[in-house]
Amino acid sequence: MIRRLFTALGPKHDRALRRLLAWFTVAAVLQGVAFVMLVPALRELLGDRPEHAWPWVITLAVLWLAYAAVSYPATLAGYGTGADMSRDLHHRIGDKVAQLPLAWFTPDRVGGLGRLASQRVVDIMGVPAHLLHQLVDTFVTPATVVLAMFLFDWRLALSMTVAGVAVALVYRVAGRGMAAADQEADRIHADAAVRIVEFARAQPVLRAFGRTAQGHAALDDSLVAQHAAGRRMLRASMPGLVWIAFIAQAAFLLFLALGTHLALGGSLGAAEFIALLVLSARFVEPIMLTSELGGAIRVAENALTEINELIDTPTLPGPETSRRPDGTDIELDDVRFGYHGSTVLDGLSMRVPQGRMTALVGPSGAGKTTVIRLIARFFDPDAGAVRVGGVDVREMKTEDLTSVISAVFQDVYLFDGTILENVRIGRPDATDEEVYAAARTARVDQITDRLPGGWDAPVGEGGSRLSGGERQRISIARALLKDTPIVLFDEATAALDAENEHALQEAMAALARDRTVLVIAHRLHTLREADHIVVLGDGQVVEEGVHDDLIARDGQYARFWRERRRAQGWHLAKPAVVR
Ligand SMILES: Nc1ncnc2c1ncn2[C@@H]1O[C@H](COP(=O)(O)OP(=O)(O)OP(=O)(O)O)[C@@H](O)[C@H]1O
Repeated sequence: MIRRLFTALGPKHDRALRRLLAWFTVAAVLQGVAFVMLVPALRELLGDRPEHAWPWVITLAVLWLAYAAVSYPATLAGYGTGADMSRDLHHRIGDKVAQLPLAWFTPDRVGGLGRLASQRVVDIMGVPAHLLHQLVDTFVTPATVVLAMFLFDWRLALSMTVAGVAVALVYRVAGRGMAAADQEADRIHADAAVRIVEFARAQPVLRAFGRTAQGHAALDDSLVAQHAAGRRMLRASMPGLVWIAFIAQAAFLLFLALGTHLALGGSLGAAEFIALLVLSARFVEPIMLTSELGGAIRVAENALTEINELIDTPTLPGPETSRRPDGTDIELDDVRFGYHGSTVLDGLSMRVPQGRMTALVGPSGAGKTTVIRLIARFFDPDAGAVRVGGVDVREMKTEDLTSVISAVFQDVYLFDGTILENVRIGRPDATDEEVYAAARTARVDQITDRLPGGWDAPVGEGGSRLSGGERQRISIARALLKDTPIVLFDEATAALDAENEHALQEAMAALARDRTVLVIAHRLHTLREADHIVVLGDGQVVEEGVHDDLIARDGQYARFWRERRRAQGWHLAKPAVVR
């Protein structure tokens, strides 16, 4: 356990942990020796000349004082090391999260990450703060007692050694089963936590479909699994706990019987007998604690395993030195890609010319969003290449790629801050004037005019106080502020009110000016404005060209256009009917 802790935390905490271990060992030895001093002290006290006990009593007092003097600063140092480790682990988790490929972030893993950064870090922090001290006490104090016992009575010392070995064996065998059950229970608890959050989030949908009474099958299943795992955990741990307690009590009885036998036989004095009983109690007590300690150790070990797994998760490979793109045109060359083995893009080749607006259209599920994700290198293709300015994105460092690309997605995430702070994320070192200018161009001023608090109005968690169109305008403002030569844009599919529709169009036009833009287009206006249109279907390009040519060809794009027009025409015709 201690070795694994050293490896997991890296060489940085090596010295602090070793120092702690040394302090706790010294304290435990002092404690063990102090207990053993009871033997001569009691022997003298109950002997013919009780005043001869004084030197032993004084030695005992000095040992206890020394124990306190070592133990107190060591305990404080333990807390300090725990706090340092927790800070370090948080940094390491944070750094890793920033490098993980976006494919890693499934809802389950994101749920687990919260627990990892909170509960699991606290579990590990407990190792230097409490566990190490207890662990050393549990093993070193009884070992000192046993060794010292050999000085007084080898028979009792031997019986203690046998009891110690028996407990260690039971602990080892029982521990394996418990560790497996613990890990399974942990996984199931984490799943239940994710399901509960999902259940809370899904309330609007569940209520809309009148499913509140029956609840949510996935949550029910995971709660049943949690209950079953709890029972399995109990079944796996009970025999071990009972055996350890049994052996510890049996050992005490054995010492008592052996001591009585020796005392009655005359080979053990009354004073030694009393002292040895005290020592036996001191020997048994930590053994009883081993079972409790075992649980805490396994929790910490599981926590270490989980954190190590996260830290060892492979990130997308990056080059030692980044190649500089020549220009900003984008090319997908015979790209194959699938999620979990199901093919989405099947040999897709397409170009997004520099300084132009290219619109991507196609049926739902055709892989349009996937194309954008591949260009932004959320994932790497299974085969083929994605190039920006002639350079494979895998040959560019992440920061170099993101410095030339901005992405505006439909599901824009806003941080729980003010509107101004959310726009500033586009370029944190921008001046206030630059932030306001970008925000005004994206017509964010219309939103701030309406909201109490203006620019300092809070957007709520995830941007919950703003509409979808408003959130996307803030995202466009971020992209304008970032001012990259390439913009990837997933246009909102949701029907927008007139104000949002108009403002978004203006914002997009500003963003598209002089930039290389790839837009997943849903609006007729965007399609008309596009310099080039690529139609996706069955994981490949089925048609491409300019709007008029594609309409004249009367293929898939022309059908798509007619359907869109019908849908929007209905929308536009409505006021005319009223009139
Ligand atoms: N993270 C994911 N894990 C598994 N499958 C996914 C994931 N993202 C997308 N898919 C699947 O890949 C296919 C292509 O999805 P994609 O979102 O790229 O399509 P799209 O053309 O953008 O669709 P839409 O217009 O409906 O947004 C779909 O079948 C989708 O279910």
